[in-house]
Amino acid sequence: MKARQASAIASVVAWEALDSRSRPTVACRVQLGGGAVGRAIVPSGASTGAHEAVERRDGGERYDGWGVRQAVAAVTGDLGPAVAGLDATDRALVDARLEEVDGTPDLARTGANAVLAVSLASALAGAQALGRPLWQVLAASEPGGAPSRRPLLPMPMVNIFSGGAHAAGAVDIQDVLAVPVGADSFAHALEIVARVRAATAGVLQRRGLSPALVADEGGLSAPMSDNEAAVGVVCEGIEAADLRPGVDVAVAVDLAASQFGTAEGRYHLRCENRELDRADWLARLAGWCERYPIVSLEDVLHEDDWAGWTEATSVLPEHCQLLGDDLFATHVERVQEGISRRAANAVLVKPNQAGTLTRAERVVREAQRAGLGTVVSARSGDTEDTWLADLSVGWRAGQIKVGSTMRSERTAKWNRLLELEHDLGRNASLAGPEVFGRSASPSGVRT
Ligand SMILES: C=C(OP(=O)(O)O)C(=O)O
Ligand SMILES: [Mg+2]
Repeated sequence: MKARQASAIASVVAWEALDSRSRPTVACRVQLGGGAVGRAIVPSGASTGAHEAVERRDGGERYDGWGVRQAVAAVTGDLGPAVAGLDATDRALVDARLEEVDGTPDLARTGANAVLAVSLASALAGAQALGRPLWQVLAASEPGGAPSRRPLLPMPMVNIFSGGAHAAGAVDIQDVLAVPVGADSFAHALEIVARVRAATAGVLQRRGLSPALVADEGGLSAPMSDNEAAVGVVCEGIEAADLRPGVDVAVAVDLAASQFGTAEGRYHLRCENRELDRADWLARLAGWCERYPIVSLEDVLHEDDWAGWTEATSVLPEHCQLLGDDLFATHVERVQEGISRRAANAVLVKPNQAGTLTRAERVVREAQRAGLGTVVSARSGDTEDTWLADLSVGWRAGQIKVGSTMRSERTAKWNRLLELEHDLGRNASLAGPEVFGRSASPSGVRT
């Protein structure tokens, strides 16, 4: 009885904070009867999928925080009082109550940003009450009682060059990322990508493309008239850093194709002044997979082109992970639909697309049960919070995508993973290239 009181939610407070684009977002602090405290600040995307839970915001255009103020008021007036007295160590209970109070499937009434703030802050407070880090609490509830398994540190995907909604449309595709598949530790993985970043900046400079433009997630950027050139420049950067493409470092690309494509299969490439149909677009991506050491392609097609995604999964090479972000929107029913249609073979997991930790965890479990890869991801407007790193380890996601190694809201997560690697020592291992699923060895590899 005493323990229950110690972990009961005693107070919930919320306020407006800034995200990394200096736009307002929701911050929340939950305090428990025994004094434990959890605090979370919610991130926000720019290339937002149509099927995400609905955040209450100003559409990204205004900075005055009006919409966020309403989300904050929803925490203070509705959600906080509703969870008061609940046991914060029971995540499912707290999250079910939050969903019930909101009352809409996409959390539009109170706002998914309001709901997630309370969900996360409660979970963090609950973990503190148990005297354990969040990752350990999450791992302990893995199905099959897996906590005796060695913790798995995720393979990072790190933004090197950006375009699309993250970089004022410098190219149409959104992000080209380095994946340090040859790393033997998490620290080594970050060292490798930091070298690639520096060398790629040098490549751009030598081409007279001084990378003055820094993208939302800290990637390099420069206007180009050819999308493939963005992939090529990162691969040159890998070689210029004296690393072996495909052996030390592979490449991932987030096409974010909903931003320039249609559900009917037309892809308008603004920087090339060209429009391709779906077949030509997929043929082009297949060519990239032959020429470059690509291990993962994200959002290759429009989010509502299910038939196209099934086709893409059969025509793009076996060794390449096909990752759904806007396609799945961290929604369990969309993941189930993808599984039944054989559309994509990996799921990007963004907690704010789901709205509660429990919903996001359900997506991870569903994907893992079906043998799909899972990539835990930050948003382009993120915060200094580090809970995402704990989610990646606690859920054994195997992969994480946080942005670059160059901005503090990003390094906060990398540094948390370095801390976990330090603390866990030999008890943890780094996920290897097998996390990309179908076959670990890409084409375009120089050994
Ligand atoms: C992180 C991403 O961007 P955003 O947060 O802008 O959706 C992404 O598309 O994977
Ligand atoms: Mg994406």
